[in-house]
Formats: sequence, structure tokens, C-alpha cells
Amino acid sequence: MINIAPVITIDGPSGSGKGTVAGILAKRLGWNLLDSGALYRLLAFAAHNHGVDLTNEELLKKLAAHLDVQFIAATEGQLQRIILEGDEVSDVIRTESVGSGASQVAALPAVREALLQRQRAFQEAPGLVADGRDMGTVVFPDAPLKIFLTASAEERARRRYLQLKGKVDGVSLSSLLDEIRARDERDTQRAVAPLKPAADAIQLDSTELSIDQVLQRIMSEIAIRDIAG
Ligand SMILES: Nc1ncnc2c1ncn2[C@@H]1O[C@H](COP(=O)(O)OP(=O)(O)OP(=O)(O)O)[C@@H](O)[C@H]1O
Ligand SMILES: Nc1ccn([C@H]2C[C@H](O)[C@@H](COP(=O)(O)O)O2)c(=O)n1
Repeated sequence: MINIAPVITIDGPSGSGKGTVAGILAKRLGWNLLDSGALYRLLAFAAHNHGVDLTNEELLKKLAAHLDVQFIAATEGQLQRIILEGDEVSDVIRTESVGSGASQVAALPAVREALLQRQRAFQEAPGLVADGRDMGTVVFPDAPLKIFLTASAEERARRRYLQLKGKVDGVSLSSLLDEIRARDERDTQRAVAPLKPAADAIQLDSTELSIDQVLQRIMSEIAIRDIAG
């Protein structure tokens, strides 16, 4: 059966604002939300907990296929919650070290294959906003609206610094910039599903745009396509 729930994909590098914009958009439209990066982060986190090496593709594939995870949708005044093997992990998976582990496991073809159907299962009525690296190129190639959101590495590191300052000890702008550049390199250069714009994606550089301005641009693309009813 053909799945007719429309999908809006938002891909781009770390810190470009995908997650923020996708969350607001999903809420505004009343659509489902897929934070695909969270799945790779959960896998890296679970691998660490179970003592699985981040290069062991065979074991990671099995772990990915059986990942016991629940996404509890955001409600008024409550952000989305993520439960892994019974424990709330919404915050602990957001560190740059888990992000780096996620980027390593995400380069393994068997891992990506094991997570593919799990991601596609989020495509349910009335619609889906999906953010990640390969949403428009691999996971939802038929999406009627694809956004590729970027910003300079310096601006992305600055945003991350403001986000983590006061919450995480010892955070520095220069180390965040190094980590962001290393992750960009790994995510764009890997052989499978590298980070790149889909041929039919709209490219938005948010370096000089506020979150509201980015949302306005996307809302006007939605209106042009008449995809949200
Ligand atoms: N246009 C913007 N202007 C200023 N700050 C922004 C903008 N977009 C996002 N931010 C802020 O930048 C930080 C990173 O944003 P966000 O987590 O949405 O990025 P991301 O692309 O989803 O990153 P990742 O892929 O690592 O999860 C957040 O604190 C967010 O509020
Ligand atoms: N569709 C996706 C989503 C994420 N990844 C990998 C690469 C990222 O560096 C890492 C963490 O993602 P984030 O939570 O920062 O968006 O996960 C991917 O390969 N494909």
C-alpha cells in the first residue's frame, strides 16, 4: 500500500538548527516528528553501556535491530522524552561525545540498514517532519519538501557554546569548533548515505537568519506546495 502521509525533510550539519526548526514545525502543523540523529546517538550510548566496540559492525547491527526505545511525543509545556531500556536518556545522549560516537556508528552500512525501517515507520498521518543527514536522499526520497539547512562552522560552534555554557563543565568554543569540523568531515565523507543535499532540496543558509526567519522561509515553501492541508 502506498503511504500518502506527506513528509518534510530537514537535513544538514550539526548545529545548523535542524532539530529546533523540525520540532517547532511539527508542533505547528500537528505532525509527527522524527529526530533520526537520536537513533544513532541511542545506539552509540547503548553500545557504550553494553561494552560493544564502536567498530564492531556485526554486534552493532544486532543492537540496532533490537534497540528498546520509546519516543514520548512533546506535549504543551513538556519536551519530547526518549526512553532507552526503561531509563530516560533525553539529556544524556545530547553530549558532543555521544554525538561523535553516533557519527562513528552511522558510517557503518549494516547499522544504517538496520535502522532504515524503524525510521520509515514514523511516516504516519497526518504527516511527518524528519530531520537528519540522509532524510531527503535515502530515507524519504519522495518527500514533497526537502530542506538542506546549513550555517558556517563558526556560527554553529557559537550556537552550541551558548547552548552548553553553564550546563556542561569545561566547554570551550575552540574545542566545540574542532569537534564540529571533525563530525562534518566524517558525516560528509563516509561511503554510505553521506551528508549532502538531495538534488531537489531547497538550500537555506541560516548563518545570518534567526530561528523565526528560517521557519518563515519553510512555511512559505509549504504554502507554495500546498502540502499541509
Ligand atoms: N537560526 C538560529 N539562530 C540562532 N540560534 C539558533 C538558530 N538555529 C538554531 N539555533 C540554536 O543552535 C543550537 C543548535 O540547534 P539544533 O540543536 O537545533 O541544531 P541541529 O542541527 O539539530 O544539531 P545536531 O545535528 O547536532 O542535533 C540550539 O541552541 C538552537 O537554539
Ligand atoms: N539521518 C542521520 C542522522 C544522524 N546521523 C549521524 C551523524 C551525526 O553526526 C550523528 C548525530 O546526529 P545529530 O543528533 O547530531 O543530528 O548521527 C546520520 O548519519 N544520519
